[in-house]
Amino acid sequence: MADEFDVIVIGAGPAGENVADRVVRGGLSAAVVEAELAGGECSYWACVPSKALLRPVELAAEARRAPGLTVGPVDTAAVLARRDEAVSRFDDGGQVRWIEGVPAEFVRGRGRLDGPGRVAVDLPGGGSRTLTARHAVVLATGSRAVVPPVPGLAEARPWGSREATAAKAVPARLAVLGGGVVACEMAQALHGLGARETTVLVRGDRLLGRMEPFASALVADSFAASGIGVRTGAEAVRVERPEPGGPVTVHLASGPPVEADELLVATGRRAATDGLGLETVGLPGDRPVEVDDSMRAVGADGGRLYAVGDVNGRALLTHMGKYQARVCGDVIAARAKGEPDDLPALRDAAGGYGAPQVVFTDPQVCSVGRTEARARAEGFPVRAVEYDLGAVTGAYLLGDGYRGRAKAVVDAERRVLLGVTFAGPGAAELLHAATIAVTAEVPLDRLWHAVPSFPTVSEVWLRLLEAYGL
Ligand SMILES: Cc1cc2nc3c(=O)[nH]c(=O)nc-3n(C[C@H](O)[C@H](O)[C@H](O)COP(=O)(O)OP(=O)(O)OC[C@H]3O[C@@H](n4cnc5c(N)ncnc54)[C@H](O)[C@@H]3O)c2cc1C
Ligand SMILES: NC(=O)c1ccc[n+]([C@@H]2O[C@H](COP(=O)([O-])OP(=O)(O)OC[C@H]3O[C@@H](n4cnc5c(N)ncnc54)[C@H](O)[C@@H]3O)[C@@H](O)[C@H]2O)c1
Repeated sequence: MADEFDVIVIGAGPAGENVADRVVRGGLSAAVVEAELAGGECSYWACVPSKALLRPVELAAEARRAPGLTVGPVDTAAVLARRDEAVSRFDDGGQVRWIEGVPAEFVRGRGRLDGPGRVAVDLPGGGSRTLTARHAVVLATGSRAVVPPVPGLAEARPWGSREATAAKAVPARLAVLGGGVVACEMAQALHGLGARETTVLVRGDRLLGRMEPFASALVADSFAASGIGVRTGAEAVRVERPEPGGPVTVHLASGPPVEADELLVATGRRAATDGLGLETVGLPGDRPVEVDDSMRAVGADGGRLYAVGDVNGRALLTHMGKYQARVCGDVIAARAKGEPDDLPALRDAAGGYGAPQVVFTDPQVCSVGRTEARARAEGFPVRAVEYDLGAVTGAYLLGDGYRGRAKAVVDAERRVLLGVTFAGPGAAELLHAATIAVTAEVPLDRLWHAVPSFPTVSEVWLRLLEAYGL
């Protein structure tokens, strides 16, 4: 088996797979090294299972808002079975075949850098193999959940996102540590699937602290209405679990402790750089791999190291990792062939605008670009307008008591959008129009002529522009 390739990719998550695809399209050969399952975190323990669990819960909430429909309880066993199908029962045969069809060589094993252009792979059955890259090594190793150093927490063996998304049964009493995206999505999914007492422990003063405050408030209202408890300013100081797998108690800096049957820790992620041999190319191993806009690692010996996806810390989102992968694969191919490597498509421009993101709670929270606070902090001449989504006819028709809100953050001098946030049931599909408007910097006076159809929720675009004064 040849051990020399044009490009070696470590990690076969969504980012790594797409790098291999692009470099091969560009005429190069590639090997992809994967320690666990081809498809990565996203396919088995993150995006795919979490959305499979959330969808019936969301749909039931939507159906309950539609007059004339009677909705029974969600069949948890059926939802868990569908989730198992969605993750291919942890069989990555389909993904491996996809990689081999690229065609790229799939190498099962744990890869680590062994100096510039060299990757040592520890093979599953023992032994190792050393691969060499003629043009580039790409790190696409993703991220790992962080467990904060709260006394007793690690010993209590709490759930992380992997255990929550792969749950075989739903705990009756669930405590969730963290108030970010994983905490909100999984609290709502597991509550909707049968956790009768769900408490989210938020260290800060609101859920989804990086989103516009009105979005946090709408999610908090929805949680309250469905019986999910939220405690803000909740700093965990000690965790006790006398019996493995038994009840767990979270003691807080103030207020009564919370007892639950399971504790989910969702307090963020860190780049998966452990044991990756970054020191062999002159880079620190204790932080995300810093890259330039062509995804090339800054300061790596030899200048042939790249990093895409969660491991570079730019945007911990599958679609952004895949975008970076397209940039990276194409730039590597261009450099290998001595072609111009500075064309617009060969740089990450999207990240600079502020990545689009959908939080799949009910209501969904969708944002792109900058929040008002961030735009002001960055010194833009900001004017922001908001509109009640529930007052749009298209939203009203979706069901009784539809609640939502939209906000546009405008650069008042250039009259272009700096950011847009929608919070409302079913708002996810509104986001791409906003992404186009923000990324293309469409002037408001031009947007005025993009007429939304009646009666769709998109009519909120017209209302936002009117609120701005058009
Ligand atoms: C619960 C949850 C839900 C999420 N939902 C969404 C969502 O709805 N939408 C969204 O956009 N994002 C979502 N995310 C984020 C998304 O999962 C990540 O941004 C995405 O998986 C990153 O892709 P990646 O390819 O960089 O890394 P990963 O998907 O983590 O893949 C990295 C791969 O590298 C392998 N690897 C690591 N080290 C080595 C090594 N030394 N040798 C060989 N292989 C190695 C790993 O086994 C893994 O297969 C979610 C995250 C979580 C935790
Ligand atoms: N739908 C989606 O797009 C989606 C879904 C899930 C995850 N993700 C991605 O995965 C990444 C990880 O998600 P996450 O929710 O784990 O991280 P996050 O950064 O979104 O949220 C972490 C939360 O934990 C809190 N926290 C941090 N340290 C703490 C501590 N010691 N004690 C108590 N609370 C603490 C933070 O204040 C924050 O509320 C995110 O960056 C997100 O982009 C995306």
